Amino acid sequence: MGPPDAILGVTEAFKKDTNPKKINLGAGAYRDDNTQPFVLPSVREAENRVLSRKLDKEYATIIGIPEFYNKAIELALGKGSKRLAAKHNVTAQSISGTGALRIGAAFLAKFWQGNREIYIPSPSWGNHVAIFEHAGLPVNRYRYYDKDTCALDFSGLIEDLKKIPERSIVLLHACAHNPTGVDPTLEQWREISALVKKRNLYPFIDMAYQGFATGDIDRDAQAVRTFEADGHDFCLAQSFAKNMGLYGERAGAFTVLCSDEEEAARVMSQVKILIRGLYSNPPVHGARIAAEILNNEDLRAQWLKDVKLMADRIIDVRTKLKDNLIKLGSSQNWDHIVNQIGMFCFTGLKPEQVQKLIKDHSVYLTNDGRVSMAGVTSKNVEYLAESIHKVTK
Ligand SMILES: Cc1ncc(COP(=O)(O)O)c(CNOCC(=O)O)c1O
Repeated sequence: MGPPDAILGVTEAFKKDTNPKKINLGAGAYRDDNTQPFVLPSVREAENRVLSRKLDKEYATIIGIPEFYNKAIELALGKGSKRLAAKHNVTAQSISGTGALRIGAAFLAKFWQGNREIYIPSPSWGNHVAIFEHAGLPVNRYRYYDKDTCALDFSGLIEDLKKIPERSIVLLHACAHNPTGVDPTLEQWREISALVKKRNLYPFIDMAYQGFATGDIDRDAQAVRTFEADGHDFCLAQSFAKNMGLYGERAGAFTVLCSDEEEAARVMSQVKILIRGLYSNPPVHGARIAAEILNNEDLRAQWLKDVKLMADRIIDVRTKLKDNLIKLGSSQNWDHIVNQIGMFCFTGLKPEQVQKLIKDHSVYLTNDGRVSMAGVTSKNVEYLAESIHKVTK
């Protein structure tokens, strides 16, 4: 019998709890202030327009729906991208962000001529290891998080990037790092980019939260655009699960940014062969909804409002949680709750404190102390603060 998934297992345990005050801070899916899933108004409207066209259900191409994947990569790199204009990108629709990472893992496992290891941050999204190891790419780590400050271990990160073998693959979270919520500043991204270049490392950028971190689509893409501006070739995984709330529709995109159009043609031919052997072609409905939004100014404008509303609610409950802990007289430093960004807060709670929160207070979170801030609302934030205070004082 295999172990339950560390993240999804939390929700299973939460569902069994009968305490009316229970709080689910496990799964990384947005919830509104009534802890309900949120279908963005722009998504509802886009879906209505798609359905009104009574489209057929034929297969998409191996690389998906062009109106979707062409707009997805433009969202990431920006309309003014020189590399896009030069057609250096190989972009395919993927089965959400996980699927994009998996195509990239298969591609690099088969064709990467450099050091055949991928270095991911410590900690990283729980599923990264399985995705790359299933593809036959050994996974190693670089330092990322300083548990004493609950912030970036920038010197450790730089030291490790200086040490790992040249031409290794390096996985970078573009924004809203999962599980820590800790992102490099733009200045630090510039230093990372320069060092990656100097050490001949190959970036694989995972952008699962564009717009969801700060509420600003362009600001959240600054790391990706810095790497493009610095002339890197790289792989990019995009997810529209969070920023469009298309979780179960599985809309994402995978890109290889190549050195020229000729290389892009060869890479595209191999990406198609890999996708064909993995799942043939992607689901159409979610991509049609996302394409409707990305290709129509009115829906795009509504979407930018919707994604900012989600980001702002998360930022608001971060402030409320910290303020309540201070009001309770907590002697701990809780600045990281508001300094971290995106869906998650890495609280610094120890496993024994997490277990007490679950058992004594029916507050559910992963054992590493990661809190999905989307589970925090204006109604449960006081109870949550009291519970955290009780297990940390
Ligand atoms: C960094 C990162 N990359 C990629 C993905 C892939 O997401 P998807 O395949 O749904 O697009 C995710 C989704 N995380 O899921 C929520 C959680 O950790 O509880 C992610 O966080």
